[in-house]
Amino acid sequence: MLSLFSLELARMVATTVIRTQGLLDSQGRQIRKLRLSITDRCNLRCMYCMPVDAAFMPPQTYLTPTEYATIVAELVELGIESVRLTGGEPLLRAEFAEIVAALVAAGVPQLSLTTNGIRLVPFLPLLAHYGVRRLNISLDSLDPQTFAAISHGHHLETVKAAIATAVDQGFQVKLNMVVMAGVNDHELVSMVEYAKGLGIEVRFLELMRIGYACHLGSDRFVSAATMIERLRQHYDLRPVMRPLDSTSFNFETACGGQIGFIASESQPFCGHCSRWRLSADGVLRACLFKEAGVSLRGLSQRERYAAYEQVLGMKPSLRGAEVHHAMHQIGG
Ligand SMILES: Nc1nc2c(ncn2[C@@H]2O[C@H](COP(=O)(O)OP(=O)(O)OP(=O)(O)O)[C@@H](O)[C@H]2O)c(=O)[nH]1
Ligand SMILES: C[S@@+](CC[C@H](N)C(=O)[O-])C[C@H]1O[C@@H](n2cnc3c(N)ncnc32)[C@H](O)[C@@H]1O
Ligand code: SF4
Ligand code: SF4
Repeated sequence: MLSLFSLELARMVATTVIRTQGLLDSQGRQIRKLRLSITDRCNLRCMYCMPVDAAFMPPQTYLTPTEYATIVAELVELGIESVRLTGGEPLLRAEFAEIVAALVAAGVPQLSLTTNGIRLVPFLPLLAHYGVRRLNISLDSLDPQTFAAISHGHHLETVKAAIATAVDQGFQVKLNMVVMAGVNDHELVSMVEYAKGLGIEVRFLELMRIGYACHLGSDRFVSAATMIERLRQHYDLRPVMRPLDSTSFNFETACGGQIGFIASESQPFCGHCSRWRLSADGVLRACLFKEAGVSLRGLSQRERYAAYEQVLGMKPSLRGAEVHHAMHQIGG
C-alpha cells in the first residue's frame, strides 16, 4: 500500500516538474520539435529504407486523428513548437486531411511535411489552406534509371513536377538527397544546379546505419566531408548560421542557393537535439536510434503525462553506432 502511495507521489512530483519546466532534459536539451509518423506504409521502396516485401503495421493500430490531436495539444502545452508529419509516406494515410485539420485545431504553432512527393500535387490546396508551407521532399537522383534503381518506382517526372508546382505556388521547399557511393554520388553538382534553378535549398544526407540500411555495405557510405571536398571544386562555399538544434549545417554558394549536409554518422548532432518522435501506432520515442519508447495508446491523461516524463529521461547523450528497427516505422 505504502509503495503504491510512494509511486503515485513520485508520479505527481514528476509531472509537476514538466508542467512547470516544460520538456527540458537533464542535459539541458529542450524538446520543441515532434516528428509525427502517420503511417509506416509507402509507395516506394528506397533501398536504404525498406525491403520490397516490407511488412507493415495493421492500419487499425494507427492512432486516430482525435488521438493525435489530444496528445499533440498536451505536448504543445509542454513546449512543442513544431510538428513535422512523416512516415512512411504521410500522404498515403487515408485520414491525412482530418489529421492536418485536427492538429491545426489543437494549436500546433508550426506544421510541416516530409514527403516523397508522388502524391503531393492534389494535396497542395489543403496544405496551403492549413498553413503547412514547409515541405521537405526527398529526391535521390535526377536520372530516371538511378531514381528507379534506388526507389523501385518510376516516378521521377511526377516528383519533379510536384517540386516545381509546390515552388510555383510559394511553398518553402527543401530537397533531401541520401548520397550513396557508386549509386548517386556523381550527381552532387547536378542536384545543386537543379535546386539553384528552382531557388530552393538542397540537403545531402549521409546514409545512416538504421534498419534496412544496415544491410548495405559500408562502402556505400559517403561522408559530408567528402561531399564538401567534391563540391568545393565547383563552388565557393560559405558557411551559414543555423539554429543550434538544426539537423543540417549549411553553406551558400557565390551564385546563390543553399546547400546543407545532414551528417548524422560523421558529425552526430545529439548535443542539441530537440526532437521526439511518435510512431503511427502511438509509441513515443526520445531518439531515432533507440528501440525503446513508451506506448501512449489507451492511456489516461495522467498516465500520458507520466509517460512524457519517462521519455524525457530516455534521450541518450550520443547516438549508438547502428539500430535495427525500421526507419519508416519510427518516423524518419
Ligand atoms: N540522427 C538524426 N537524424 C535526424 C533527426 N531528425 C532528422 N534527421 C535526419 O534528417 C533527415 C531529414 O529530416 P527532415 O524530415 O527533412 O526534417 P528536418 O531536417 O529535421 O527538419 P527541418 O529542419 O524543419 O527541415 C531525416 O530523414 C533523418 O535522416 C534526428 O533527430 N536525429
Ligand atoms: C523515412 S522518409 C519518410 C518521409 C517520406 N517518405 C520521404 O521519403 O520523404 C524521411 C527521410 O528519411 C530519409 N532516410 C530514410 N532512411 C535513411 C537512411 N538509412 N539514411 C539516411 N536517410 C534516410 C529519406 O531519404 C527521407 O528523406
Ligand atoms: S525513404 Fe520515404 S519514400 Fe523512401 S521508402 Fe522510406 S518512407 Fe518511402
Ligand atoms: S540520434 Fe537521437 S539524440 Fe542524436 S540527434 Fe538523432 S534523435 Fe537526437
